[in-house]
Amino acid sequence: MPEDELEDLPGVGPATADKLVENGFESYQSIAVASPGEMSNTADIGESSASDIINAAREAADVGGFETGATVLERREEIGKLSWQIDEVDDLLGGGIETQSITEVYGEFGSGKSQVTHQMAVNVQLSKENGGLEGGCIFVDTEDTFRPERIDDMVRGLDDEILADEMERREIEGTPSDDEAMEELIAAFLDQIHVAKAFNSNHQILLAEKAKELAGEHEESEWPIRIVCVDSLTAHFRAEYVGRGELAERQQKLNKHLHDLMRIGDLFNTAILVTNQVASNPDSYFGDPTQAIGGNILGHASTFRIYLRKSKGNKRIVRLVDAPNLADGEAVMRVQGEGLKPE
Ligand SMILES: Nc1ncnc2c1ncn2[C@@H]1O[C@H](COP(=O)(O)OP(=O)(O)OP(=O)(O)O)[C@@H](O)[C@H]1O
Repeated sequence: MPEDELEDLPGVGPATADKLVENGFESYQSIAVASPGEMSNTADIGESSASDIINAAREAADVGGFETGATVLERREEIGKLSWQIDEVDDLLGGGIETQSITEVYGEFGSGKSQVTHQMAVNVQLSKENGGLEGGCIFVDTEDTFRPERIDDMVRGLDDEILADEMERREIEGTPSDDEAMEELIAAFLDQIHVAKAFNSNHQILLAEKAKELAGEHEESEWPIRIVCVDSLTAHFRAEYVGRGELAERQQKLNKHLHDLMRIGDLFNTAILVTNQVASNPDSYFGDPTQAIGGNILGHASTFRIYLRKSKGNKRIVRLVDAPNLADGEAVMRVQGEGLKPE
């Protein structure tokens, strides 16, 4: 029981241990990386007690230490790249969406952010030879945007060769032109997408913790979780914390949530894909209408930032913004009935 372990920390009795666990501080590691202000606010513990608890956890957990370049390299060698199945976009991203990273897709309404998350829930399942990661998807749906019908469309929209490969891998008898075999294949794809609706921001934070458990349970299975999509990352936070005075609290919660997501990425070699709106009202204090909501914290946490912009008809401009080791640039794709396609 995590509560019992936490009680070994000086100054932590049963009641405090309960408060810590309830608020997501379940291990020495999660406490060690918290700030006193964050812990004090979220777990209702005095700031100086929080500071003592954090220091004790840091000693006990031996975190904040250094690791050798070789260890970092070893972990980085495991990084997988998830193809969009669009060469121009893959080239822009240096191969695709990376595991062990947060990728943020932002843009105005209708720019195709949800379409990207659906497409990746399909693509992640493909074989590595076909640009996938041979894994499943956790989909945290905050705006009721998940549509199994779109998954159906997108599976049908895959190349025939890929469909034939997938049928073979999943031991489905038949060919892509065979209706029954296609139905079976689509059901198999849907089976590897684990969807949960988040009703508010606290629920969303809780679901990220559940996602970690689920990813742990699947780690050694035939279908490990290779992507966690959060669509939308910011909508609930934006709706619930409206005043300027609440901005700091909102950022703190969002920060914790992003840390939880990043942790899943690191622990299970999973890609984290989050969507974010741009401010639609230039008068609002959210500022520049082409800036993503969430401010600096999100800007720093997401290692890849992609700005989606509507162009003519179903054309969309995919812009890479501030990526480490990659040149900023743009690619073009189309959002079609069968999914995301090259221009
Ligand atoms: N079945 C479909 N066939 C063709 N195009 C579709 C289909 N479904 C969605 N689209 C396209 O996707 C667009 C909506 O994209 P999406 O819902 O991903 O936007 P979003 O960026 O998530 O928007 P919001 O911020 O409002 O959630 C539509 O405008 C349409 O162009």
